[in-house]
Amino acid sequence: MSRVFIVGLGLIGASLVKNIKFNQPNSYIYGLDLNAETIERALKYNIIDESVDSFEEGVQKADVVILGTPIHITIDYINQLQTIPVTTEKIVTDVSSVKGSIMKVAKQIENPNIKFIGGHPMAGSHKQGIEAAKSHLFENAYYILIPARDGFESQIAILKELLKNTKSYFVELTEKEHDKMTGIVSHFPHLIASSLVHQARNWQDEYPFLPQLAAGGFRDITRIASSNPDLWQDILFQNKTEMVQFLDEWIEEMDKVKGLLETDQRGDVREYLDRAKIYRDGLPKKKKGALPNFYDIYVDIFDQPGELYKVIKRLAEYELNITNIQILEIRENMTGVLRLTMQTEEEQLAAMKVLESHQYEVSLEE
Ligand SMILES: NC(=O)c1ccc[n+]([C@@H]2O[C@H](COP(=O)([O-])OP(=O)(O)OC[C@H]3O[C@@H](n4cnc5c(N)ncnc54)[C@H](O)[C@@H]3O)[C@@H](O)[C@H]2O)c1
Ligand SMILES: O=C(O)C(=O)C[C@]1(C(=O)O)C=C[C@@H](O)C=C1
Repeated sequence: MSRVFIVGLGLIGASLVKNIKFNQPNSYIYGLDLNAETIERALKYNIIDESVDSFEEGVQKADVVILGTPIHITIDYINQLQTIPVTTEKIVTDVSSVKGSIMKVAKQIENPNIKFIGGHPMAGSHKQGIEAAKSHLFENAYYILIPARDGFESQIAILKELLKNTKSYFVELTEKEHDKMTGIVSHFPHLIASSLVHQARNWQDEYPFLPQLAAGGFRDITRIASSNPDLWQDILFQNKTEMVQFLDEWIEEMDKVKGLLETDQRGDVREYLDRAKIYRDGLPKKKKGALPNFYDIYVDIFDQPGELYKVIKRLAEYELNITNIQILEIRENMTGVLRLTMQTEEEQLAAMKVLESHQYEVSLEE
């Protein structure tokens, strides 16, 4: 039986243990959270089996400890491990978005019974808390692992086995590689998304209609600005050195682009956009959810009562089985996009044909 202790039952911590409990009935989960309501919910929804009263109690009772707390709190807990008498082997892991500061304290752990393996499931959302937790949140995501010392191969294998039903792809990196890469593709974009929102807010006084025009593009690029500010303040400061470097580079690049516009360098601006498009189009496609998204179709729909029903009815008439439906975006009284996931390529193409014959706009790409 795996005895797991989860500290911090928020979006990430609760999603992980939900996955473990759901897929491994043989596991027993102890939980600790600062928020009493969260613990109540975790017990009520069977996400944990038992709550503990202290960090030390949980560490003593479990074989695997998962730290799902905000980064600065996780650092405090790792420091506490130094003073807890641990006499049997414990695998300790975390989920923090920044790894340099975590691994620095983890490497100071002297007790040979504590095998610390830093972890970061590279998936999440702008939501927070146990209510937003999903057991399939990490499906098809990369899950970074960083052992604090050499020689933890067997413990890494145990951890991967425990987490195998997350269906993530495990990859080992150094903390430096991790913080540089996540800095550029996750943390820095967050700063830019927030700055775009501020810019819109600043212009709104002069143009009160502006928010109505903040439609698809603006919403796409700024979704992450709706994330939990406490979490992101923590991330930006934990990865401060990288953020300052990326900001310097970005300001320099924007200055160059500004120069190109001011001096009417149309060809260069076109090339700038072109090179970005080529790189963006070549990025690996995101696969999410319980099924691969290869068999998705995207249908433009109008915001009218019964519209969803009509689409489903058309497909049901041809016995086409939809395995997943998602409304990607809908603006009041306007069109939106529906993502339908079909089980096979034949069904995907057949569904497209059926809906097009009923004058729907359908595409295979978002
Ligand atoms: N949100 C994401 O997209 C995402 C993705 C991957 C990793 N992470 C990492 O996951 C960690 C948690 O983020 P989240 O999004 O789940 O946040 P969250 O706010 O949803 O959850 C944090 C939980 O920790 C609890 N907590 C706070 N202080 C505590 C303490 N002293 N003792 C015990 N519990 C305490 C809170 O009550 C809350 O339930 C962070 O380290 C973050 O970097 C976040
Ligand atoms: O999807 C989102 O909302 C996220 O911000 C998730 C995201 C990311 O940048 O991809 C953010 C931080 C985490 O450390 C890992 C994943």
